[in-house]
Amino acid sequence: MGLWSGPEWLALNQGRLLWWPDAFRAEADCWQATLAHDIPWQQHRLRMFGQEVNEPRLSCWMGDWPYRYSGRERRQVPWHPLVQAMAGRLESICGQSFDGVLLNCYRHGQDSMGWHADDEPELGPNPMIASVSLGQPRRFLLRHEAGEQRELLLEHGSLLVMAGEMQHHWRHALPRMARAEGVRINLTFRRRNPG
Ligand SMILES: O=C(O)CCC(=O)C(=O)O
Ligand SMILES: [Fe+2]
Repeated sequence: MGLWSGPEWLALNQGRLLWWPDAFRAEADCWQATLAHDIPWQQHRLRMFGQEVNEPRLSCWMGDWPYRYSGRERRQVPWHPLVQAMAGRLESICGQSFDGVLLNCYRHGQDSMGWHADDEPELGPNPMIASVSLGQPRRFLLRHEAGEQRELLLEHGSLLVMAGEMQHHWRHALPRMARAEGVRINLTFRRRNPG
């Protein structure tokens, strides 16, 4: 990476990504410490092969509306002032407001998120999803339905925005990473029924 590491739009086949590795470098330590301490992290259960198992991460849904995914409804917790301020920063970068955020805490390299698209109907046809990463750098994988793959390393203080038709044609995942020892916090900001 050169001296300049500002925001960069990456054109994908049927989607676009805003990739800004340094977006919140200056704030990242403080944000991570505050969120690790203040967020009411919850262990949710997941149905897999007919059995209930713990999700391999902790999470919290925050914002203005209850979120339904994987057949369950999650009641929102009220906005934390820091997360609300982050939403305001993202609005000025992305040109769109956000009214909900899924926070995930990956406690170590064995925590992960499987392949999925953020394609719930409440998010509208072409949702913009703004993802802020704090703490342990982790690999983020993208896979197009025709087989093309991309990989990014989501570092401390980075911003990744998924936009355009991406959620129809691409899936994404955060795989386990054996050598990752630290905690990672990720926030994906969303908006219900964008106009
Ligand atoms: O942890 C990440 O970077 C991905 C999170 C994600 O895909 C989601 O919350 O839908
Ligand atoms: Fe996602």
